[in-house]
Amino acid sequence: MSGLWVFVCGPSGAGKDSVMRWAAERLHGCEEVVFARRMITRATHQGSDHDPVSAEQFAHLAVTDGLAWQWHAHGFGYGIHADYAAAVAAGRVVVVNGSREHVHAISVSQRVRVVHIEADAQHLAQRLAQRSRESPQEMAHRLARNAQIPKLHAHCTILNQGELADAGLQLVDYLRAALLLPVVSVDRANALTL
Ligand SMILES: Nc1ncnc2c1ncn2[C@@H]1O[C@H](COP(=O)(O)OP(=O)(O)O)[C@@H](O)[C@H]1O
Ligand SMILES: O=P(O)(O)OC[C@H]1O[C@H](OP(=O)(O)OP(=O)(O)O)[C@H](O)[C@@H]1O
Repeated sequence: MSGLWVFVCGPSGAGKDSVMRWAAERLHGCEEVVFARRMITRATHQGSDHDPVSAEQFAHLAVTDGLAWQWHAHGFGYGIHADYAAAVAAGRVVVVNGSREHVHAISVSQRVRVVHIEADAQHLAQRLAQRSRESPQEMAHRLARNAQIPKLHAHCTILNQGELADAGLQLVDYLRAALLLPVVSVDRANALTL
């Protein structure tokens, strides 16, 4: 069986990190599903569990085939270590907190799936304020970015406006289905033709 990349995308504050964390806890011990850590050229903050790297380290990784995926957003570089590509080649499902812009730019293949986490504008604004990770200007920039990004064609769309467990369980169900049927699982309302 060939593995899959699953990019979990959506606007800032939709709950990508939270839903992924919930799913990772529920799938603890399931070796076929791997939740990728991100390398980001920014310092660590409460509420964002990533590996901080300098711009020089990021550039070095990029030119030495050290990154399976990379993109830039919000003034930072984001990278997924090349080791995860070996996990996909070995048949695992590797889940990435991804970028809508990056997913638009890559060629979505049989090995790539897109999960869209959504919430309405009011929830997004409330959650960014409650998270207190960004300055008011950075929050405004993140909210404004949503209007500039074309509609995302996703294999699975999860509305995260109720209990976190409801959204988390939908991601777990999707990942379990992806493990069994890697080529199916296309949501009807937002189907992507492969
Ligand atoms: N279903 C939910 N109910 C209540 N709060 C939530 C829910 N999902 C996420 N949050 C909160 O919203 C904020 C943003 O979530 P986060 O996972 O950081 O979003 P993203 O990674 O998409 O930017 C966090 O403070 C998180 O605790
Ligand atoms: O192209 P976009 O879909 O807008 O995504 C841009 C970046 O923002 C998110 O990261 P980050 O953790 O910095 O932000 P977030 O938690 O506020 O979404 C996401 O994981 C991407 O890396």
